[in-house]
Amino acid sequence: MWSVEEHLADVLRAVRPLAPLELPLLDASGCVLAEDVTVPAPLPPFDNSSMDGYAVRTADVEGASEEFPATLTVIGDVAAGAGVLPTVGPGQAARIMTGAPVPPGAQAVVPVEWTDGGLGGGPADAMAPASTPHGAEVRVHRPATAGAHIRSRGSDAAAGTLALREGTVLGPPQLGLLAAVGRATATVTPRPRAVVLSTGSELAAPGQRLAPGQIHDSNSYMLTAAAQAAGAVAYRATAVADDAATLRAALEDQLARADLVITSGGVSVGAYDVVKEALDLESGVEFRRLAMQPGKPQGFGLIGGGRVPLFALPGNPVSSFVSFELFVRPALRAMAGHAPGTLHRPRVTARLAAEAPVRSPAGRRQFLRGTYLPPAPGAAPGSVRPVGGSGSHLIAALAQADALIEIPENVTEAAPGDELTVLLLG
Ligand SMILES: Nc1nc2c(c(=O)[nH]1)N[C@H]1C(S)=C(S)[C@@H](COP(=O)(O)OP(=O)(O)OC[C@H]3O[C@@H](n4cnc5c(N)ncnc54)[C@H](O)[C@@H]3O)O[C@H]1N2
Ligand code: MOO
Repeated sequence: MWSVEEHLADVLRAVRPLAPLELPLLDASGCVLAEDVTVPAPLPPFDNSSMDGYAVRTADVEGASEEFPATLTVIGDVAAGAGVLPTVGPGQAARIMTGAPVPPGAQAVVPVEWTDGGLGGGPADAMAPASTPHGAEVRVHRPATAGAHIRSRGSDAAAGTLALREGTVLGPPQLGLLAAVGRATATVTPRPRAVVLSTGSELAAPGQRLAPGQIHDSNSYMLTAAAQAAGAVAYRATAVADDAATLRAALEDQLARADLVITSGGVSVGAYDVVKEALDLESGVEFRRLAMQPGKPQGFGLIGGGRVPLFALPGNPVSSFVSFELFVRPALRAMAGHAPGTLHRPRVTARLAAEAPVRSPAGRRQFLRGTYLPPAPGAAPGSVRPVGGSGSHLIAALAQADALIEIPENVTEAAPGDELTVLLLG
């Protein structure tokens, strides 16, 4: 039997990040950047106001107060987007809006609240709309130092500096920055395309009435959603019956759109274990028994001319889900260019919250399903409560769980209060 670590190491040795692709920004959302992006031009590109107010010369407002305001002649408005700017001379001010370029001659901006807004009354609380007739004078109630309320050119990012390093995951702020520096596209490691294919002659599609002996195909939905959640572009193929030729033909078809293939079922030792029958070492797939429960039988290999990674997961729903989490998810993330330290689910230590001891088979690492309760602030560790038993068919309990409780190979019984490692499914 192979250990979980040995199998995972073999999987991660076999997969590679996909070739970089230049994508429109929103298509690159969530992807890993495959280039260093430098700032092409200063950000912001020009000195601009951070307040709605008046662009002034500092000498003109020196010593200004509400009692002894500085009275300035208003020479015009500067709105955001203005290309032609008035020059502010001595004794003059220009109304200026947030984001508007600072006009030549002005050294500071005084917010409208520090003035009478040009209306001749007390302190204004807002700027009069452009359409409102107002006096050609403004009384400024406070002094301003040079540069006050001005966001200078390049103060966010200087031209030539590194905006984003290769390997950065493009979340919303990073996409915002790319757009801000004028990039319409980014070169990223694309999302892997994963094809999910259930096998089993007992399977009926959800929505279909079950004939005797049939069950609904739940794995392909669960695994397709899991692949999507792991960052893949996931396709669910129609389930195939237990017939090796049909499966081989289906795989052949699917390879055209797959960077990775996931099958479920047919990997055990039964007489109709079709995946095992259809794929052999010659096809590139090796079948193994792992020292874990659930998820003991596993197939993995690189198939076809494109050497596409194929995961042949066991058919029991919990087995296929746990196998996905432990092996497929890290592989998908590695193919998407994520760094080695970020491929896995977070692991925490938690105390077992259970009424009775929990048993585990000797020599197999058990992954029980559980619900995790984080510790109170300052306290540690949190606790984890098993949901359902150890049966690999228990999908109803799996649907309650948010964590996998790891019981090591050499532990056959975990007592309430024992500290165990827990994978947070997030
Ligand atoms: N004699 C032995 N029998 C079994 C062994 C063993 O070592 N010796 N291992 C058991 C373990 S552990 C597992 S896990 C399963 C793996 O079996 P397969 O991968 O061959 O899967 P199937 O036989 O096709 O199905 C198993 C189980 O899961 C249900 N299933 C399958 N596909 C789906 C699907 N898409 N959606 C929902 N449920 C599905 C299927 O009906 C079976 O009940 O083998 C054990 N047997
Ligand atoms: O290993 Mo199977 O995956 O226990 O149910």
